[in-house]
Amino acid sequence: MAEEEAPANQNNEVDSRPILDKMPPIWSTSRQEVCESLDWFRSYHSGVYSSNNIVKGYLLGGFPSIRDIFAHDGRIIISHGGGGHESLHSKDGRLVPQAATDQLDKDKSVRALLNNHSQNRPVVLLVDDRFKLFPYNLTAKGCAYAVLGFFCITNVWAEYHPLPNASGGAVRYKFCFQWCQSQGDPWWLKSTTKASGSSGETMTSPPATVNVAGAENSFRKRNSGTLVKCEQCKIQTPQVYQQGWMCLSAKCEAFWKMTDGSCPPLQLDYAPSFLELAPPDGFPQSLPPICPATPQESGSDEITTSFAFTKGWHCTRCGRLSSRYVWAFWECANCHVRDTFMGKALFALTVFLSTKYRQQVEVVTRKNSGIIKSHSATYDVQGCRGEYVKYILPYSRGVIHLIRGNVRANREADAIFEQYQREAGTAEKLVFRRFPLRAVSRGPLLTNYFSQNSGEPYQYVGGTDNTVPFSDTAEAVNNALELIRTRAEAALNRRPDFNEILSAAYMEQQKMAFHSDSERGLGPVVASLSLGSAAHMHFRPHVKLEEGRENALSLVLRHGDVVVMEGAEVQECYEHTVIPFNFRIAATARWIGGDNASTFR
Ligand SMILES: O=C(O)CCC(=O)C(=O)O
Repeated sequence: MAEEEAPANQNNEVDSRPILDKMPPIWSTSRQEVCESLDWFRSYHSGVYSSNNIVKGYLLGGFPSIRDIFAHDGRIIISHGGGGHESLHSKDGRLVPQAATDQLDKDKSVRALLNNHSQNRPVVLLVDDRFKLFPYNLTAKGCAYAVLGFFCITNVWAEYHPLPNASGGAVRYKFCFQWCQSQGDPWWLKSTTKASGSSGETMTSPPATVNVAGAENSFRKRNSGTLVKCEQCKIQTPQVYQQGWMCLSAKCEAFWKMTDGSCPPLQLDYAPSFLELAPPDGFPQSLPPICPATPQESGSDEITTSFAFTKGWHCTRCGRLSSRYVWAFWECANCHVRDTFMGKALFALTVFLSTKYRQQVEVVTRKNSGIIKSHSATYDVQGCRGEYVKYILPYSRGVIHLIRGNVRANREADAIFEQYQREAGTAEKLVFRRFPLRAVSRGPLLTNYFSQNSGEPYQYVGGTDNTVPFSDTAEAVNNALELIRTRAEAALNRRPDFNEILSAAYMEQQKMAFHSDSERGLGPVVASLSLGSAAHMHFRPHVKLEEGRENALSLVLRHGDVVVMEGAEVQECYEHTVIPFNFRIAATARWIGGDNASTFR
């Protein structure tokens, strides 16, 4: 089955399958590595990844459903997928169980799979280490996911599956995938040395969508076995099972009934003629590349912070897919081969002009949020005047100060932005990396952005692994800290104490998700400097307040702005997220005391 409904294997069963004698040509240890590196599969939750109504990738995981098979050494794989499974859904921050429902031919994944079938478009199949039908133990090789290769869907049909839901069962679509032989033999077969992969040629592109109104007629493909016309609906469907023919058209009254009107037995065997391999001439003879191209190959204007540069890469030496987890280069997380591509430092003005921030509403407070905006006031730092505004939170929960930069006051910010880029590029003192944010069931999940911490360890991102003492801190970071102190002092009328500063770097489309700075021992003032592209910063009430999950306050942070969150309750009562419009660097300073404070600064 497609991975979506895979129950976690929590019984730590011993995997007695044989161990592969070589690494898969494309593999990874986490879903994030797959989704960030492989254009054919970018879905974190569903087992079916489609784009423009065409399935690109299909992930086989967990325990097979009844009658799912891996036949002809995996040249034929029958699987059911496409949603409608019993699952847990997130609603208002809570997980709510949802019962299994019928799959319909208009459901997003089923419709896209039907489209691939009718257009004969190849799908990349992947397996995870829990997929019981794959004959090898992937875990022993350190693989959680492996790419099998290109397959075409040679048959699609609907069945009725008994399920423990209110109606006792549900309609499920089955898909018969056949290996595209133009790739050579499957890589997991011991007798061959040929790797699965691309022919390097580009496939001529059929139209992206077709009318799937006639999806019920999807049985007309090759390898249909014996076709039988239903007396009731007049639709021809193949005899899939040896025990006899039954109508496989889900909308027919005779659906899933044998010709004598009885229900088929639970135990069914595939008819041998149905499982015969379809002749190779019916398959695409040239296939598109399966391995991701590096951004260098796709050309560049030296802007190395664009979305293409956030992608992971495929190590041609060991086959591992790795997320881009270091700012300054790509590195294979397995064999540590590196690929470096230096870009040029961007000027703050260039980044600023490349974003459409002017069209954004500057600040929005939700009507019933209880937040009061004070009149703006001016600050004066070393002869440079700027403006600041206070947002006073209800029930004395604290104050959010927005200290605006401006062209004159920003000279230092401009220089710090360029200095950050230079120092991050050399990766000597300033090594921006993406750190595991929290443990998830399928390998580590790295933060969406790059960071380095200085001073006290910051447990939320990387702890001591991500922390350098102030004595080793890059110039850009020291200068950012000084600028934050000076601006915050101007707005607060006192000089705040900071012993920790987290520098975060965002490439295009990267962001920091909703969180609160709930570090143990956190001091009451958290202040951050924005550099480069503008960003949205949204605040929403914490789920425990039961004030709804809508944003209470939305700010547009621009280059040179400093935001100060003042008061411990700001973090207890609100979560915040930062969504940059493009390449941006931020430095956030805090005081971390109590148990978390260490002696090194
Ligand atoms: O301004 C930023 O980019 C994010 C700051 C932030 O939310 C944090 O470091 O916790």
